Amino acid sequence: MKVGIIGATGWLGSALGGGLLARGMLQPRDLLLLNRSGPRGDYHGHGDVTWAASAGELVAGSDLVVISVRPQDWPALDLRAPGRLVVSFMAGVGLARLGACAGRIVRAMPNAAAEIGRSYSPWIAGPGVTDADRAATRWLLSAIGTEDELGDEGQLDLMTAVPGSGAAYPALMAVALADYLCRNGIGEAVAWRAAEAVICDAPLVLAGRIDRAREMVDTYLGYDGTTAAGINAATAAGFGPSLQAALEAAVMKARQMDA
Ligand SMILES: NC(=O)C1=CN([C@@H]2O[C@H](COP(=O)(O)OP(=O)(O)OC[C@H]3O[C@@H](n4cnc5c(N)ncnc54)[C@H](O)[C@@H]3O)[C@@H](O)[C@H]2O)C=CC1
Ligand SMILES: O=C(O)[C@@H]1CCC=N1
Repeated sequence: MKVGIIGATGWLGSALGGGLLARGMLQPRDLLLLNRSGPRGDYHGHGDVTWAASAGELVAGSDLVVISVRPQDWPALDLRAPGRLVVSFMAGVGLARLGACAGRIVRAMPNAAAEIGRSYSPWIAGPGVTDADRAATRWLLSAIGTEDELGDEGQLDLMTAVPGSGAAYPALMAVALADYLCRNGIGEAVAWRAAEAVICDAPLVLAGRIDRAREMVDTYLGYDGTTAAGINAATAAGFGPSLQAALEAAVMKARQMDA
């Protein structure tokens, strides 16, 4: 299998290329790369990857083409990939528009944790995608984490808003937590350490059992203590609905981008 990545030195493209190489899933020479800034002597510790000079050259040498450019860069790419499996990471560029490249299209929605091999990447197959293509998609996405095939494209917009947002909402929460501590006299370094404890470390107790999150909230409420006071205040202030409004805005944006 020869894999071509367009946008190979961007956030997700680089994570995918790095994951494929680090896991030994591809020989470096079977990885074709295209970016805007040109070939690099070192790509994730390898000098013998193949740099394409154009999208046409990349497609010609690839069995599977990954599109990892920003949605606004898609029209200018003017990709033609007849007969190829094309896996797009782009948010808000639907199967109908992607069909212009004449490939067999899969849309996948990874997230920022791809760079540590922990993305959850739901995906949707377009018309003409074969069982072998589905297996190739699962194989590809295993380089950056886990995946699930979805039933229809509308579900991918929902996933763009939720797992696609990656670390965004936890980062927003970390900023709020650290700001609160700093405003109340805690030094910045300690404030960030405290925020990290809440955002990065404590949630690990839910790893592998996230479906018990509601039970976890109820456990805290059961103490009727400090955290229960906080949860109740957050609920009264619209914590859940404000997060859901954020998700709704992201879904609407994905739909508008594709209109
Ligand atoms: N970063 C994220 O957390 C997520 C990103 N996505 C999607 O993945 C795609 C890539 O996102 P990022 O990696 O974050 O963006 P990025 O901006 O880090 O990388 C995109 C790369 O594509 C390159 N590029 C643009 N036009 C090109 C062209 N014609 N030929 C070759 N290279 C070209 C850019 O120079 C850049 O290095 C986007 O479409 C985004 O919607 C999806 C889910 C999560
Ligand atoms: O914010 C964005 O547009 C990209 C796509 C999904 C997550 N990040």
